[in-house]
Amino acid sequence: MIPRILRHTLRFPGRSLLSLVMAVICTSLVLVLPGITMRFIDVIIAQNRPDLILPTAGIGVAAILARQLLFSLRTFFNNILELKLTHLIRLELYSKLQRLPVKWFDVNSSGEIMSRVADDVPTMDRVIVEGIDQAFAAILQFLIVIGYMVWFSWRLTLVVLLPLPFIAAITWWWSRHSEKKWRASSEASSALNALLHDHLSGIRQIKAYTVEPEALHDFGQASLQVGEKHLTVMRGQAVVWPAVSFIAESGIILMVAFGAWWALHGQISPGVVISFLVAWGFLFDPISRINPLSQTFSKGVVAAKRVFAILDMPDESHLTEGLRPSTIQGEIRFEDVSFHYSEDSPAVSHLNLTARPGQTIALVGATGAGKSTVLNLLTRFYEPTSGRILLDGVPLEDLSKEWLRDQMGYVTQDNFLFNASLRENLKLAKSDATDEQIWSALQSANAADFVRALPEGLDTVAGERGIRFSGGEKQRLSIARALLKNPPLLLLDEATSALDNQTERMVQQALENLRSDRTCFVIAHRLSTVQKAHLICVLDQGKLVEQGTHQQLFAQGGVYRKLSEATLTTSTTKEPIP
Ligand SMILES: Nc1ncnc2c1ncn2[C@@H]1O[C@H](COP(=O)(O)OP(=O)(O)OP(=O)(O)O)[C@@H](O)[C@H]1O
Repeated sequence: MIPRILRHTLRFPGRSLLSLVMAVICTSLVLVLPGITMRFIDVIIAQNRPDLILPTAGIGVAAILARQLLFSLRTFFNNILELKLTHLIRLELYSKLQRLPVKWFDVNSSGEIMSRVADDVPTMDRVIVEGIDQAFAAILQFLIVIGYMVWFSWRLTLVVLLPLPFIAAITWWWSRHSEKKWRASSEASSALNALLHDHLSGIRQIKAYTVEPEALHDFGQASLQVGEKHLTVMRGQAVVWPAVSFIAESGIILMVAFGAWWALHGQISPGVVISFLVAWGFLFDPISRINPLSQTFSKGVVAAKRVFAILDMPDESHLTEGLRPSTIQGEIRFEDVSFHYSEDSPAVSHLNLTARPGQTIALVGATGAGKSTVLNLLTRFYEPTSGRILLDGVPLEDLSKEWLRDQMGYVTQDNFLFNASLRENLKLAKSDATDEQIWSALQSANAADFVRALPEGLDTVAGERGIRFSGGEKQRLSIARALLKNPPLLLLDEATSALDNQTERMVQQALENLRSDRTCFVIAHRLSTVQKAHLICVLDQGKLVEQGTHQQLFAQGGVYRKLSEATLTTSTTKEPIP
């Protein structure tokens, strides 16, 4: 995993190399301090050379200054490298999310995905920056100092290195052991994010059902879980790192004891012992960094696995590749189409139906009958389990999904608006639309009057999920958006919410404007829509049980008649059933 993370640095070879070179120079300068200490003791003091004090001290100060200046530059460059990498990987991840099939989002919560994009990417990138800046520098510093020590006394170096195998064994064991704990901690954080996202989206439901105490309790439990999982890691750290420091620091006593013994016997100079004491700090400085570095690496590996798990997902198939016919008539045929969301009973079963160009097909049926699923199959958000759907005689699977969706206007039941201005929301359908075209679409959707009355007009921000607008207003804005796109195929999920008579009439008029001259599939809840449809398809548990015109089906006295008497008559239009 670490090599895969580090490979990302190859995207910025110049910057990564610069970072590496600065780390090498900066690290090499650590030898100046033990070097001049030895010179002070063995040359200046031992040979009584006061003339050398000033130049030696000057060299020392200059080297320390250069090291700190380089360190500051390194920090600056590394932060830029980290920002660039985080930005690039976030973009990749976001672009991947756009290419994943809708069914992937059925099983992955928004809060969890948000935590991967917002938290896991920077956590993973810390491995890259700290990997170069600190881990590499630490290894280099360790080797340079060991080289220096061996040069002056290999025997004393062996004594210094005595605690190392123990430290390496403990560190290796802990880094393996802690990965599982970090993963559990990260998953608990994601679960907390997912819950928070869910609660914020449903804040009105929480207030309406006065379940604030229960929601707070659930949130508290999730938050406790985060704390507990984090604590299991911290508990381990609290034992492991003091143990490592104890072993490492005991080494100093050992080194000074052996150094003093050999100096007394004239085998090494006192300057060498003192210089080893100074160098020891630089040798064990990398070891003291093992703790934060191993935390960064363990967390980074866990985060990287979660990020790569998304990046490695296969793209939605046929998104861009496939046929892109230049003209479209609008005939849609379902040939023995079945679809299962899971192993359970099919959501759509052996559906056969034909919509001729320009026809309006009304889908009616009890809740859960499979109406939205039919639209989801048309948009290819899901693929039929068996059978096929044809557009102008061409199977949908031969067409590019991007092209197909471009031919469609989809007015969903929730009439989703983004938290952006009305102009931006409408321009989703046609990015180059002029204000004149936008107003004309609003006019046809019977939305122009209320938008004109807003103090900020088209610049009014819709609020999260379009909260700033009423159900009827959002519906008309969604219709205006579809009108602006002017697509040859229209999928319309009529909202069931009861609108007042006047709004209902306005929405109906807008819908009629939208439906004219294009093939249209409507999930119909209004009597007026059903009556004007060319064909009504009645679905029951995924099966097409009746089809015909309103008069035919009503006269038949079957499921449709029962349904229309039970549901469609409750429409606020109060139209009589013939
Ligand atoms: N994403 C999904 N994952 C699993 N099952 C689903 C999913 N969406 C719908 N279903 C199931 O498929 C069946 C048909 O659902 P569908 O949404 O098509 O019904 P519908 O007729 O549009 O209902 P409604 O009028 O209530 O919107 C239902 O049993 C539903 O629970």
